[in-house]
Parts: sequence; C-alpha cells; structure tokens
Amino acid sequence: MAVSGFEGFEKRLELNFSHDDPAIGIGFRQLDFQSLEKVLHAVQCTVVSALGNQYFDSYVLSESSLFVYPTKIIIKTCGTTQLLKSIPPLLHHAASMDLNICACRYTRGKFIFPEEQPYPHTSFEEEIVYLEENLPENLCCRKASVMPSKLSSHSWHVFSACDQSKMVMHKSPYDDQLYTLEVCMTGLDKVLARKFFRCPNSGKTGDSVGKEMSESSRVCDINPNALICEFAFDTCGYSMNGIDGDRYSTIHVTPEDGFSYASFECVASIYDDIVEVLNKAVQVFRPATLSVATTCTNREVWMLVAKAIEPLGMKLRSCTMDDISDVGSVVFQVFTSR
Ligand SMILES: C[S@+](CC[C@H](N)C(=O)[O-])C[C@H]1O[C@@H](n2cnc3c(N)ncnc32)[C@H](O)[C@@H]1O
Repeated sequence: MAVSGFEGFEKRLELNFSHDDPAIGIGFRQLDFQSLEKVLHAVQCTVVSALGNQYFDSYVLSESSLFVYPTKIIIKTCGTTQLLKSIPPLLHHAASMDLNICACRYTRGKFIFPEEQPYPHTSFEEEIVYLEENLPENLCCRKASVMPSKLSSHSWHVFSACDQSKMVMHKSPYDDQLYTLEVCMTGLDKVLARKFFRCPNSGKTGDSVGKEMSESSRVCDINPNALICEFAFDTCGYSMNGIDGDRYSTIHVTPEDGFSYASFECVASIYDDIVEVLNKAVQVFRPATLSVATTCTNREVWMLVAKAIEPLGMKLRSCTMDDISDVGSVVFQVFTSR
C-alpha cells in the first residue's frame, strides 16, 4: 500500500479485437493461464479467484478485475498498479491468435493520491503519451479528454482510439442496446463500511469470508440472477465479479476510514431496470459523494441515473457529456448527499 493510503480509484482498459473469420470460436479465451499471469505480473497484480461461463471468463485480482471475452479484454486495476503496461503483452498475444485490435478505451477517475502513482500513471499526459506510443497506427481515430465536475475531487479521464473501418464492420445492433455504468463512491457510510472488515484470526479463507460479506452487505441482492465470485482481503477490503449470461458486473471496496472508496460497474441493456439495480448498489454503501460515467450510444439512458440516485437523498451537482469515436457518448454525473 502507498504511504498515504490505498488508492481505490481504478484505471480501466478495454481492448476490442476483430478476426478475419467470423466463426472465431473462443478467441482470446484460448490464452493459457500462465500467459495471463505474466500479463498481470507486468501490471503488478495477481489472480485471487476466477469464474467463467459459455460467454466469457472473469478473474478477481489482488487489485480489481479482469474479463476475457473471445474478442474483448476488460482489465480494471486500482492501487499503484501499472495497468497500461498490459498493452504490449496483450497485443503480442492477440497477434499470435490472428486477432487485430480495432478499439481501445482507457478511463479513470481522479486519483486520491496522485503523487503515489508510478510510471506511466504519473499524470494523464504521461498516460496518453504511453498509449500513443504503444497502440498500432491503424487505431488512427484518437481522442483524449478530461471531463470536469463542480467538485475539484472528481473528474473523468477518457482516452479512446479506434480503427473506424473495422468498428463499423464488427458492430451489431445488439451492441447498440448495451451501455456501461462506472460508479465511483467516496465517503462510505461508516457502519456499512465495517461490513467489509474481517474478524481477526477466524481461520477462514478469503473466498468464504467474501461470500459472508456478499450476503451481510446485500451485494448478492443487487442482481439475484448473477453468479458471484468474491474475495475478502486481510484485514479489510472486498472484491466481487458477477456474471449473468454475456454480461458482467463488478464491485470493489476499500473500507478504511479517511480514504474509503467503493466502485460498482455493470453492463446493462436498454431493456433492463437499471434504476432498481443502481439504487440497490448505492444503498450498500450510502456514500457522501458518487460519480457515474455512462458510456452509451443511446443518450437517454443517462437520465435514469438520477432517477435511481436522487431518492437516496443525493443531489445531482454536475453533468458533463462528451462524444467518443467507437461507442458514442460518455455522460459523467456527480452527486453528493444533500
Ligand atoms: C483490492 S481491494 C478493492 C479495490 C478497489 N479498487 C477499491 O479500492 O475499492 C482494496 C482493499 O483491499 C485491501 N487490501 C488488503 N490486502 C490487500 C492486497 N494484498 N492487495 C490489495 N488490496 C488489499 C486494501 O487496503 C483496500 O481496502
């Protein structure tokens, strides 16, 4: 852990690939576990738990999560990990499987302890330089932006790059129905945060205590249809991945007072009741401040966010929108308790 405290705000990288053969089969999922571990070694984290289904594999990491689909990788890491260092080895493995990268998206909030971040995460400018230098030239449609809010503690950093010709070819109408919500919560309710501390010397494993935490915190009620894979850290901290068909959800908790933080991320469809899901997820933590970044093609979905959060006694303080080339829009909203 850094000297000042644990950096909860995650860095998130999503890489999309295409393949000349539409019947690509398991694609990236054929990568063996040892090679995945080597990629994670470059990032400075390890796998603590795993769960998969017919659509994708999910891994809970010592610092957050990894999702591997046939043509998509999502990797999210917190603390002082060097997430972007996963790009060169991932591109190397992709090439060996005849997978061509067609889009890259990197997002993160504003770090609580920016001075503790190692290269290439010392600043957003440094991160952009690293991305520019390590992505192939075919991803020529590039954009970087910092989306501000009225709170100096919250801003959203977005870098996207895509090969526009390939994206048009590989996008399906189903992709347009989906959107991603990335929720970052700070100032967690202290009583609720206690649920993510372990009893000392219980002799139980991180998996079994994690299961108890999922139940006592009611994380398991957020999506009762999801299969959950979780882990409780020693002496505190919790991570979980939920898998429901081809969609994931993930929660990570840093419960320590002074720098408490929790994140909730999920992929939803325009046909889901996202208001209920989001409302339940935020109630697990009752934070003082939260931000929601909605990445979508259909701008209307972001309006549902306030419908879920305002009934919990929180007020929308700011809302910023930006367009990104491969998916459509990002809407960044910040709420604080009234
Ligand atoms: C990995 S988890 C969840 C990460 C998530 N991004 C967050 O901050 O909410 C981080 C929490 O676990 C605790 N922790 C305990 N042992 C850890 C370890 N070996 N690696 C990472 N975190 C650990 C940290 O102090 C922190 O409270």
